[in-house]
Amino acid sequence: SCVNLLKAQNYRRTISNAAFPLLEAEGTHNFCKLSRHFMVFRRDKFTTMSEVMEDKGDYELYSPNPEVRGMTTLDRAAFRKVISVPVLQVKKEKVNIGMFLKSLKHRLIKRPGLKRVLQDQSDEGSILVLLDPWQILSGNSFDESDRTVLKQFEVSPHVLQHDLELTYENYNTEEILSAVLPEGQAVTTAFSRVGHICHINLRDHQLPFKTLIGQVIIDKNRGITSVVNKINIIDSAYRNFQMEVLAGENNMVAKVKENNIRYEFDFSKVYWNSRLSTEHERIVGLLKPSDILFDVFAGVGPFAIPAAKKKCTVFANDLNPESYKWLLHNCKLNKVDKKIQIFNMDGREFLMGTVKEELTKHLAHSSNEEEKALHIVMNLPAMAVEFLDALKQLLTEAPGSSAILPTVHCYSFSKTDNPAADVRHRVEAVLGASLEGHCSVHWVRNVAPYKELMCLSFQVPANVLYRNYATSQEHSDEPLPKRPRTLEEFSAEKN
Ligand SMILES: C[S@@+](CC[C@H](N)C(=O)[O-])C[C@H]1O[C@@H](n2cnc3c(N)ncnc32)[C@H](O)[C@@H]1O
Repeated sequence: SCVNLLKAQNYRRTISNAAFPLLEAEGTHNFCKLSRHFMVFRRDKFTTMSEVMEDKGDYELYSPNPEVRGMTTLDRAAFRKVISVPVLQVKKEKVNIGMFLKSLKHRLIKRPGLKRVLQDQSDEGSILVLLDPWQILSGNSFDESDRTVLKQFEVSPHVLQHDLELTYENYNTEEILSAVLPEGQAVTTAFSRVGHICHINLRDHQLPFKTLIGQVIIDKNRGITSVVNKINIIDSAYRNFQMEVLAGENNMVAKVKENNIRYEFDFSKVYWNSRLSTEHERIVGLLKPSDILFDVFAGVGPFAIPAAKKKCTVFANDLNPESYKWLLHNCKLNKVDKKIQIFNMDGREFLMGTVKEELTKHLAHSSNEEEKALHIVMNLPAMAVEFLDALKQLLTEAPGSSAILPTVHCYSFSKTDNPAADVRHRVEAVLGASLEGHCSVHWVRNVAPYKELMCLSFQVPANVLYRNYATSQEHSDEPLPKRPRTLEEFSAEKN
């Protein structure tokens, strides 16, 4: 976005906050075209970027005191500062203040935690309406429609100046941190929230300020009572982070709601990613009540529990004993413990044990009365593809006449220019079969520069899943079982 572009170019400190909504509104394309002759609407006129940059006093209007730079222990009182702001004097008795503020709201001061109306100390019968100093310099700053409003409410357009005390409460996180951290360096990294926990990835230059950063985030974000820094990228087998509590409580048991389902878990010991909620919803949306779901890398249950809520039969597995513990907890929490069987084993063992048994049961004896689709979800993107060989020749008994072969949803990262083709080719290489025309690839999200998370969905080909499938079809004296139906055929028949 434009804002990131500006940050990257270190312009962040030299342009006013008022400029940012405008930048965002322009869009990247226009911004690139305009960047050299960039115009900012500020203080009742359009100015060029270079003018903004020269006018130091102006952009510092809302900057905290320079003395806070380098502070490592948060001293909230050091942010007190008095600035001069434009005000209108309004007679209390004559004017419906609520209506007046509503009509002039785009001209009013905008600061976190700041009242827009103050008692006029020099006149008991009046109040002062605080105006936006970026827009209003004098009475001449009002445009036609403002003047109509002022006239309608019989308020004089005469603009007075008022000394206003700004405190720590009136700055946002970014303003505080850019005032405190070394000049010209990145201020914050994006932070994610899991229940009451905020987790961030601090860079080296931010580490001396880590406690302060944590405290500011807690102060400025209602509901966050703990801030943790990830100290490694996810590289543990269980995909959880190592983390250090920077500020707030040590309690890492998070309570979250995703797609209307409650989950509780120890965030320091299991995997959870709030950015996957749409993907969880997408997969569960593919299931019909009475379908069977095998969740090979289930975590604390974000596929398994909503699927069980949808009345699917679910077999969910995770190798991490902590995930297993919280999965069980969440099944009870959401009252689906009767619909889910949970396992704590390696994914391969799960595929070759429980999944094999259940597939044998459902595929060999399936009849038209019990048309259940079988889905296998494998969300362990760094490694799931390598587990697929467990499906090769997994079954021996030929499929029943109306059997629908299972559909696998296998997640994988890709760092190539063509992630969809890359993932498909890698899966085909492991299966030793082409999936051309029998699979779909879904782009889930970008996880890092040039690293995409993809989901390949495919129906396991019969000659992959069954031992001697082709041979048994050729040499059997028995009448040939019908070719197992594809999911598309199955859905078409049902409709
Ligand atoms: C990326 S997480 C996905 C969790 C959950 N399905 C979700 O969407 O949030 C992968 C999960 O696989 C588990 N895991 C890692 N290696 C495993 C293995 N060999 N067998 C089974 N589970 C494994 C981890 O503990 C983790 O919970």
